Amino acid sequence: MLTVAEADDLLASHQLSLTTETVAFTEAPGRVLAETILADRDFPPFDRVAMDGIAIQYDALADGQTAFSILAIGRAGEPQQPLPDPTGCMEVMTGSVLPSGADTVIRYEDLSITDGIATLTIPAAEISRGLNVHKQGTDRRTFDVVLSAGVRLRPVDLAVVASVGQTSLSVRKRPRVAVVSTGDELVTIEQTPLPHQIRQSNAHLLWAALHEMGIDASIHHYPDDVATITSGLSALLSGHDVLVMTGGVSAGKADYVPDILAGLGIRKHFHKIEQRPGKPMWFGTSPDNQRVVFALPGNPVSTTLCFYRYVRPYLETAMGLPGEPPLYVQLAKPVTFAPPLTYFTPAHLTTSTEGTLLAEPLPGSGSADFTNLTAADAFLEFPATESNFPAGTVVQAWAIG
Ligand SMILES: Nc1nc2c(c(=O)[nH]1)N[C@H]1C(S)=C(S)[C@@H](COP(=O)(O)OP(=O)(O)OC[C@H]3O[C@@H](n4cnc5c(N)ncnc54)[C@H](O)[C@@H]3O)O[C@H]1N2
Ligand code: MOO
Repeated sequence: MLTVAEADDLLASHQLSLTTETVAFTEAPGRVLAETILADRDFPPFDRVAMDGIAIQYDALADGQTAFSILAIGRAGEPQQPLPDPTGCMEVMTGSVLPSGADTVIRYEDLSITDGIATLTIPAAEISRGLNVHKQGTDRRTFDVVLSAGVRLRPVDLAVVASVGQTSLSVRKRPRVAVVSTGDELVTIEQTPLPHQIRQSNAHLLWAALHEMGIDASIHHYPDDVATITSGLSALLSGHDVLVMTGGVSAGKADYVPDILAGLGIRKHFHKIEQRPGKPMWFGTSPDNQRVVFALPGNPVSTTLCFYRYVRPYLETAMGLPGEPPLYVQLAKPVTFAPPLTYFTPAHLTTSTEGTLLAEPLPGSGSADFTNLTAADAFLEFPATESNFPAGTVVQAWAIG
């Protein structure tokens, strides 16, 4: 058995690396950017009027002038015009190009306009040169970086990409993932289970969690039959980068998964971690690391913990993301856990009025009973080195969902 830290190290040293592909802008939301996006022009691209009002030459105001003849109008979308006379003004609209010869904009609210003359209604001292003008290039200069590789493209990022005119983008490929469950006791959601059967739930948890990451996984289920599982996995391994399996990895008579994977050439990097829940977790790869298999313990809480603690961070790294760091939270109640294992417990998180994240560990009756997880926001991680964690102790938490 290995420690949680050793499991993390083995996962990091067998990382799947995904290549890139080019997608149309409309396909880019949620994808991970694989290129650097540069400004194709200055931002703003011209001295831009920031308020509706009049554009003047500040020197005229400095010389004591407070009334200006309106000589023309400049609207957004029109080419730049010259200020016809440095002692006059032009009405200008937000987003228009500042007229050449003008350098300052006075808002309509600070003026009265009668018979084509705009007169200042506030003290001239409140107007400074350059007021209400966004100078060209103050946001970004041409060729400045506007977005770096490695971000998951959010709407705000795509707005920036659109503004530099990029219609297609280089993004990381998403892993092709298959979710695989095994077990004779499992029936589908639609079926009515017999007394000795239960409905499939882990595969749906895994599928939905992958879906939230932008990964479209397929779902497969096999009964506890070596030949069926072997041929099923063999076919899946040829068309997928990652298999996320659940069930069949502990010591039972029908726990065939580790041996079958070994027979299919998947090299085991670990089986069993000193943790509760999730102890029997198995991880292996093909010799060239191009195929990765996670076999998670079947108890639903164990599958959930192992996915969010190990599989999600692994896949985020594979997709070029920095990986969600764990949260640091303060215990609202004491927790005691005696065996020398890393202990994970589901918790509800709230924020205190001081801005601290507080964790309320949730009651549960072990790794098989998972309905309480609907109240959980995270799993708390308690290191194996301690047994008593008083209220107020700061621990790491792994968000779920
Ligand atoms: N002698 C030992 N027995 C067990 C050990 C051990 O070390 N020695 N480990 C225990 C631990 S810890 C866990 S966790 C479980 C994990 O067992 P498996 O991964 O082999 O999972 P199964 O036996 O197939 O199932 C366990 C449990 O979970 C239910 N299950 C499985 N798949 C699903 C699914 N897709 N949806 C919903 N529920 C599922 C299954 O019906 C069982 O109740 O082993 C302990 N035993
Ligand atoms: O993974 Mo097991 O939960 O420790 O029952």
